[in-house]
Amino acid sequence: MSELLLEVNGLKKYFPITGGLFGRKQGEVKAVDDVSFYVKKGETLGIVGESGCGKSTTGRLLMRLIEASEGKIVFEDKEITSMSKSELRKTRRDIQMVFQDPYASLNPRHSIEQILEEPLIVHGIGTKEERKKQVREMLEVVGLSSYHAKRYPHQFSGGQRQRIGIAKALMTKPKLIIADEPVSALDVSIQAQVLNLMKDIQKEFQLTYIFIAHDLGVVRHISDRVGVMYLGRLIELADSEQLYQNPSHPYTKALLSAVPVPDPDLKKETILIDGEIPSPANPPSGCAFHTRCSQVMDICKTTRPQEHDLNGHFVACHLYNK
Ligand SMILES: Nc1ncnc2c1ncn2[C@@H]1O[C@H](COP(=O)(O)OP(=O)(O)OP(=O)(O)O)[C@@H](O)[C@H]1O
Repeated sequence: MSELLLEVNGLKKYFPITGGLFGRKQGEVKAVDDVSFYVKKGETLGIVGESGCGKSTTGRLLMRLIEASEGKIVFEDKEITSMSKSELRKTRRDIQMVFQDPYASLNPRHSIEQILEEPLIVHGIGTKEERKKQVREMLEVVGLSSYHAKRYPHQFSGGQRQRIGIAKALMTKPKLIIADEPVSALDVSIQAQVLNLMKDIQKEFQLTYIFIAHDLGVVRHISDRVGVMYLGRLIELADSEQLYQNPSHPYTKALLSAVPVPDPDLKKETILIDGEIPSPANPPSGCAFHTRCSQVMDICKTTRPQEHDLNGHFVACHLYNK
């Protein structure tokens, strides 16, 4: 976990504000303002912050979907910011993005098979036979069976569509995945399933993640280190537990204090979901939401495990009752 995969130095993106009769430039939005950080191979770096603080712009800059105003992005010793288009195309095989709304990357007129095959065609990977085989295998990896291959995006639930979005990102066997709010649009129980899937495939495919989200509980669950953005600046970056337990920046403190904590007078019960009983000896590592038990409570009351394809993970661990 010590080798560097990505280094970002002095990254800036200023968008012009135009207006008036002739659309003249009237000012600029400092969407990303002098941001520097690094990402080590195999780790998950979370990026959090309120809406409009520059998280998504940072993600898009790293992929060079938009051009930086200033700064340097180096991926595996290659400078992305100064690459030619053909070099960039090659590098994009190693860096993929997962979006909040999978529709952003799933063509509604294409079958799942066509959608998953497309990145392989773009990068000239495999014969037709090999590509079809890879598509079927990848559907299994993300917990969908290969008979889904002939169906279309609208025929899937939100959670299934996000699994397809993840499968598409994985097709080229990337090294880095930039996940921009990948679970924000999903129900809490489905969020846990998708997060667990992302954790499982991280080991299997030796992936490095940049995980962008506004939900602090979700980011804590998945990240090794977390960076906090505010008004385009990265104001604090630390190991996940250190940041959550001992934040140093006043803004981070304020952000964390806004996260609801369970009422200490509530009586705690352990609940069993899908065969595993959490205990101090068997801590709830598979539970994405034990930091937000008040929300989990509703799911626990209504979720019957056999109705969900949980792949051996439980979605929640404690039920609180007065
Ligand atoms: N194409 C653009 N033109 C002008 N301003 C933009 C553009 N894209 C983003 N911005 C502005 O840059 C700032 C940062 O936007 P960004 O989408 O990165 O924020 P964010 O933290 O991802 O927010 P959210 O969580 O709501 O997605 C915002 O003020 C936004 O209005």
